[in-house]
Amino acid sequence: ATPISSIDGPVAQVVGILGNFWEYYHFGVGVHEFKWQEKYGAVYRIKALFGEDRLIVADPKALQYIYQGAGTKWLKPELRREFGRIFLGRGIAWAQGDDHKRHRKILAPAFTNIRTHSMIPVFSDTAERMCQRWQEELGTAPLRRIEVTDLLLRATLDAVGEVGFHYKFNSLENNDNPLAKAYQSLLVNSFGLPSKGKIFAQHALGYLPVSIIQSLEKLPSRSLAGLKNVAREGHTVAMQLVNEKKAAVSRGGVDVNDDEDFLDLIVKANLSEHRESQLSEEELSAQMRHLTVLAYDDNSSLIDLTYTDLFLLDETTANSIAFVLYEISKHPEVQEKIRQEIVSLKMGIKKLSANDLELMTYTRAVMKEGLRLHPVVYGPFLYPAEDDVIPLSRPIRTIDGRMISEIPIAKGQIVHVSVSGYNRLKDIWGETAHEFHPERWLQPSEGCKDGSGSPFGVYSNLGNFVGGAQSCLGWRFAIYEIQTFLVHILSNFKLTYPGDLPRVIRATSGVMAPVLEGEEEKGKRLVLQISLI
Ligand code: HEM
Repeated sequence: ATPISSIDGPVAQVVGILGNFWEYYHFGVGVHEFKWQEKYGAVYRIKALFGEDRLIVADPKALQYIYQGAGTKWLKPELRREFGRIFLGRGIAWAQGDDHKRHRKILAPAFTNIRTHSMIPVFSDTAERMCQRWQEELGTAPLRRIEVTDLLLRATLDAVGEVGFHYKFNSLENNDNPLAKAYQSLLVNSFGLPSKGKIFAQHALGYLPVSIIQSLEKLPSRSLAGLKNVAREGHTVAMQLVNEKKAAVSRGGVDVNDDEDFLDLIVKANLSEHRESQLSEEELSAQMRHLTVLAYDDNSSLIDLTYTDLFLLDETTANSIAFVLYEISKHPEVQEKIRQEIVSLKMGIKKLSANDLELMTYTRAVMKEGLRLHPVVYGPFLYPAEDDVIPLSRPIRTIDGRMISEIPIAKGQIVHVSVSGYNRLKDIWGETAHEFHPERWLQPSEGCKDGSGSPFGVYSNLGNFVGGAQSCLGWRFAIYEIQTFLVHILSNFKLTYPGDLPRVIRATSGVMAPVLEGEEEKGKRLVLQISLI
């Protein structure tokens, strides 16, 4: 395959080695990207560091094709894998090729078989505990402005610990659990908009051989020490739980009909595999850590090592909830309609079930619309192991004027998957693609489509959880959790986005995070005005 230099794209705004990465990463997700998409279509070329060409792809057929081959024909860049390894160990986020298949074969059934009826009460309980904390902040005042992202993150960590392996982090109540503490020390790190130096430091590492990255890992760095501390504490807890669970399973002590957690299911699946395809204890521990961590980024020094799309779980769910809350805080009428659905629940929210959640069609539509506008995993990137040809659903015009409907691509060429762009493609979502219209999911129309017909996305044609061989295994989990939180929050509080506050910018952290315009240095924040119903 030939290089992609004939694909059209924007000229870099700043002269120098950063190329278009300055515009892409500094201004927030979508700020330049959406203009580029408008001008060049769903596939275009940008300049990375040192003048390197990168392809940005939002075309649905192309994305479906790439993710079908993810893990085998399309691979994660090494730097991304290395960070996954330092933080989480050799789990599924790190695995590639046959290893990835082996991990996924054992993990996937656990995600399908986990009983939703045991999951929803945990989400409900966690959401109520969080609402309790909001009420304490409100005190006797009729209304108050509160920062919501910190408690959301603690809540999602607590929920994944309990559903995943019956482990109580109690981080909402802030106890002294060493693992929760280690996480929290990471989580307080702020996520501003990256400076030129930081963009350079993060991405320049990608040009180094893995052996050098591995030796950098040994350097004394404050941020890296924090990461390793979480890894150490996580490993201790994980190994302890894996061993207890294995002993219980081999004694036959885990009741199949009882509320099995992920770990029960994974350990059982593993014991029933042939020896050679079983996961080792080390690998099991890594899966658990994958279940608990999520992305992490930091404004300081070497972790600058943390790559822009090293991501995991709690942060993705917590930030997704934050963005949905942000949208509805600007739409009181939407909150009212959700409350009408809550009021009509037969058993009330105390006994919320998966079935109830599925029947709340309006609330679901609101959640989907919030997710569509704000996909927190906005731009993962991969490269083909061999020369390949990417098919397109709509032809593009090359610089020399040819119309092409497939793009030959050389092995090793990095492609950025534009989830943020895909979720707003006018071909799929209509002219209102950039606007918040929950109704599109209930009564789609030409100008306000619901994505049906697109071949991409495991959930409702959204790009958020991608698709294919490396799609998010936790999407059902995440959807139930996000919706349960919405239901509990809105049955307790009215939310308003204060008119005098700055706009929310979507910072290009590991996982996209809200920051306030002009106050980026304060890091991840979403301030909402709350009052009791
Ligand atoms: C809103 C929340 C979430 C979002 C947006 C999200 C998104 C994603 C995306 C985009 C990927 C694929 C990344 C890539 O290939 O580059 C992924 C993978 C994965 N996710 Fe999620 N995720 C979320 C929550 C969760 C939760 C709660 C869990 C577990 C309980 C989970 C478990 C996984 C696993 C195990 C993988 C690896 C799959 C593989 O490599 O085969 N995710 N997620």
